[in-house]
Amino acid sequence: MGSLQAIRYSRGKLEVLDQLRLPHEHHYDEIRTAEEAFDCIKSMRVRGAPAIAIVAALAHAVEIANGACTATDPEEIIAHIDSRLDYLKGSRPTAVDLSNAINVLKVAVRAAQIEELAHPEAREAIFNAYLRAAENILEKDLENNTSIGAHGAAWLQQQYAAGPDRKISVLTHCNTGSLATSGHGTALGIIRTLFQDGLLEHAYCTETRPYNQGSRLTSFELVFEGIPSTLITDSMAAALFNLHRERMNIGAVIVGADRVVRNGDTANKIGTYQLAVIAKHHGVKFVVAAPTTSIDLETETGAGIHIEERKKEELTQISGAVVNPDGSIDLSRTERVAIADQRIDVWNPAFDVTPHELIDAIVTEKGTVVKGANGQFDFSKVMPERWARIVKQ
Ligand SMILES: CSC[C@H]1O[C@H](OP(=O)(O)O)[C@H](O)[C@@H]1O
Repeated sequence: MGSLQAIRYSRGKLEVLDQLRLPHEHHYDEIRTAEEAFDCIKSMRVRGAPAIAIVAALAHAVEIANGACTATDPEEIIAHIDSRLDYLKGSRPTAVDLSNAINVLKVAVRAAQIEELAHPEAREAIFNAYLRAAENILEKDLENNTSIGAHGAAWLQQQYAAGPDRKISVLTHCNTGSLATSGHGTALGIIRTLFQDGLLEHAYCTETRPYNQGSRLTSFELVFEGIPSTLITDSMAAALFNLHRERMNIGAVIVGADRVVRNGDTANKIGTYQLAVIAKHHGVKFVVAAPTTSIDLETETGAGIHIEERKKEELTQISGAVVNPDGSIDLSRTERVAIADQRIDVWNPAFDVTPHELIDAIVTEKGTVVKGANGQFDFSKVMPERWARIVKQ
């Protein structure tokens, strides 16, 4: 098996690794339309804030490359693109990368329209502008993640004066690796870089109930990469931190983000907030890894974040591969089983919001942002243009 790749793309063809079948099966679905992308995202066959945005952008790129838009008038073409993108935006509401990507794509096609308006080639120019912008989102994401890995590892190294004789152990939650992005990952990207630089003692990952992105995906990536690692249930984190000063040497909790708002409040996988609370209690640094595409400066505080609620069966049922009596796993047989009374009422928010007070650093591709003397995060250095626009308003 080569490197883990959630998304395979060449112009006109998009394939997405079905993450619901992992770690048992490595199967790619071809995505030909926005409807197929919507279903793939909604059912979480692809998930992770950056990966969702990339799949949505490229799904419409595939439609365009394969001639699905028959409109000829530039206004109609733009309206068609807008409506396909607006439809895709509804697939998962909390992660901001998707709406940020959609804004970028809309701006790109409008710029082409203005330039080419009176030109006979306007139609092609708009399509090409869309394709270039969508493909750029894919390429940029990998670059961003590599930079996040480098900035995050450097910040932690500095905090702990880490070196080959003084390595750091970390805990992560959910899946933020190659499977959640175009490659390398965000929080898991920092862990990967620490490991590559010889600075990682051990990585702990939580199971991440109810959807088990930690046990199904992160543990798979950690094992795949040969990173020294241990899986715990979400409920074991406090006990692990309790042991950390004496034996575990946990330097940091590193998580990803689905949306970081202007004051630094961060929406991430349910369970993140409780990790931040217990990290603070135990003096463990709490680090958020987020590309600037996951930062939403328009929303002032976490109170403005819409939290996606998901179906009750994610708690009351579970699927997995069948374990044979001899302990081997039958990869050809996956089963869904009930693990609770099916009549029980369920509350299933997919995300929670960690208040900025509990966050020590937000690592972006442009650098690491820490709070100033006023206790506030200031994103002006990493997002100067967007910050200036907001401040002016
Ligand atoms: C770098 S991906 C961020 C992110 O994606 C996760 O959510 P989901 O599996 O529901 O798509 C999670 O909250 C992560 O931290």
